[in-house]
Amino acid sequence: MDTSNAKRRANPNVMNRFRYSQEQVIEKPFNWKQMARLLAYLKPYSKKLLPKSIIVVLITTIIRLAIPLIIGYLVLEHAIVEKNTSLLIILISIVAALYFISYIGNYYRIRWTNELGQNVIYDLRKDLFTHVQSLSHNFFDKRSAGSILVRIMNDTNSLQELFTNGVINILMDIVLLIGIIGIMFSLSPPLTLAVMVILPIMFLITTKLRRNIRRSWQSVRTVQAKLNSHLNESLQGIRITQSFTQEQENMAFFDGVNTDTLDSFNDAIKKNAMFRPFVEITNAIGTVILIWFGAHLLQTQDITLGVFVSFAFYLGMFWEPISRLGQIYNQLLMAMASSERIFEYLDEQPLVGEKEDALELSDVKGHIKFEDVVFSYDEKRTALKGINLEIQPGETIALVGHTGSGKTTIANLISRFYDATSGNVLIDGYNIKDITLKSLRKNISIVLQDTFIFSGTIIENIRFGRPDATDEEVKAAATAIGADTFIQKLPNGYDTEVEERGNILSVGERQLLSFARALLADPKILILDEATASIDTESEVKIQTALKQLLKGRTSIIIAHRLSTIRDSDQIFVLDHGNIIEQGNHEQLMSHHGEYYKLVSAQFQMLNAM
Ligand SMILES: Nc1ncnc2c1ncn2[C@@H]1O[C@H](COP(=O)(O)OP(=O)(O)OP(=O)(O)O)[C@@H](O)[C@H]1O
Repeated sequence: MDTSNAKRRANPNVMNRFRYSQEQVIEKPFNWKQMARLLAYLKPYSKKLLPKSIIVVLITTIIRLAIPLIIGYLVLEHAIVEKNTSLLIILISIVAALYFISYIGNYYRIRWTNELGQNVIYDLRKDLFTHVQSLSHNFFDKRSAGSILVRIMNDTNSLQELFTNGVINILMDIVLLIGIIGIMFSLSPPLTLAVMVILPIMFLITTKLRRNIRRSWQSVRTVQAKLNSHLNESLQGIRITQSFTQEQENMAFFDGVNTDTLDSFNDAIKKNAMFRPFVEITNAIGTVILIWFGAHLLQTQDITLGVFVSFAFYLGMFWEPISRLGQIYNQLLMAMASSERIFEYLDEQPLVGEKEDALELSDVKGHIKFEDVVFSYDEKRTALKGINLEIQPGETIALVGHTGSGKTTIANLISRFYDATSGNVLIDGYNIKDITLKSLRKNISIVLQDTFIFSGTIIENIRFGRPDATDEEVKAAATAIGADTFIQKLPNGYDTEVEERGNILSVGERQLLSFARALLADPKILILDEATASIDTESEVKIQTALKQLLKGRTSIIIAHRLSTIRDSDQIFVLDHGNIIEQGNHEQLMSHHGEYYKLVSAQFQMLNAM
């Protein structure tokens, strides 16, 4: 597709719709406290994997340091100059043995350090997911699924390199560097000083170059995160995009971000490519100094040929740790940004907490009471303005009222997805803040309007209500609800795979599944957000029958839209802007000729008009 054309045709008003919050923190200064917290993830491995890796790194590094000395000094100076064949054979055997040990050591170094890195990332990702899962609804209200996903995956991945190679390489490179400088100095201090003249220049230039390279890679990540967010949103909203024929705009935006990704990638590659030749040039300058000054020292007999050869070996090795340490420093700075974002999530406390001495709710009767409950999601608006209501065990109540009047909010507070700003919510006389969240929620089932179907089979989806239920129990629940008939007709019956969201099922079928799920869970309290979608009469009858089965013997709170449900309820609460304005059963409220009467009349008129 031609990008320029796509861009030209795209409507700028629509293009402005695509706004993705800048999630990427570009650069963070080095922070010891944060680093210590990050390194604490190595602790579980401090007894076995970490010391094993360190030992093997030290062994291979020491061998690397020893070989040039043996070759240059002992072989050349002694064995060859003194024509000592047996010493030569011994030295060759030693070098061969050392190379062999080094080869084995390197194999284990790579294996163990990678194992260490992967384990740390596994732990970090697990911690992060477990913690995010424990957070309250308000956390998810403020963030998109895409941005949470990016933190759990991308940010932990960007720490992977640090833990896999970085931490261990720092040790190796420092030992290597100190070793090389120490040996070079002991071999010839003047020659060491001479070749090191270029070190400060190299350091200055590489630092600047590296900073540039780092920034380029960071902008690659930023555009990639934007691309991910857009892709995620596009796929989730594909049906709406197609129905409003917005593919063109979507494509143009995608193309724009895709082009940005390509450009920033090319830019980073270009800068990266400059780095290696630069290191090679400095290396070459060092070698020129070595040859020129070394030859001079050889002539004046200040050094021997053996020293000269060993020196050449060490100089070749010298740039490697320097260049790698710079790279690790970059990794550290990037890790700072990622770990800050990870710790920000880990430090987030669930707004709905549990008391240390919280009670286990057992043998629930299902008595619910709201005492002067006030609640706001944010400072600006109050969703509930002093709600008082009481539901007796086994009663079915309906919450009715215009959209946004606070019906779902009442349901949210019963399950303690949020805590009341003031006032109390009591279950069986206990303030729900004094009960463990697990025992509270185990006794409550929620059937939402928009039923969530997980990817997996039908049977697994129903079993979600009670994971230890047998196949027979699952099927019995589905049969009782009347879902069995349609399930049997599916290609593989109960074992039919449904993809995430259950797109292959109709709205009514999805609802029957969620009823079966709730029936299997067998809660004492049931909260039902009735679907408003118009369902044909036959399905409506099926759902009503299923509903009767589901409500039997439980306290039920129904956010009701269907007249039939409302009429059969023991009590009806009419809400308006966060207040209960009417309360009673159907007959009482109808004779009252108030808001409820108007609502029902309007629904009748609508049904008649259809
Ligand atoms: N997560 C949230 N964050 C901030 N405000 C919210 C949130 N959820 C709901 N609200 C606001 O709280 C008020 C009550 O919403 P609630 O969902 O309880 O209404 P409702 O009666 O269930 O409406 P509907 O029948 O449309 O589902 C509304 O003004 C809504 O905008």
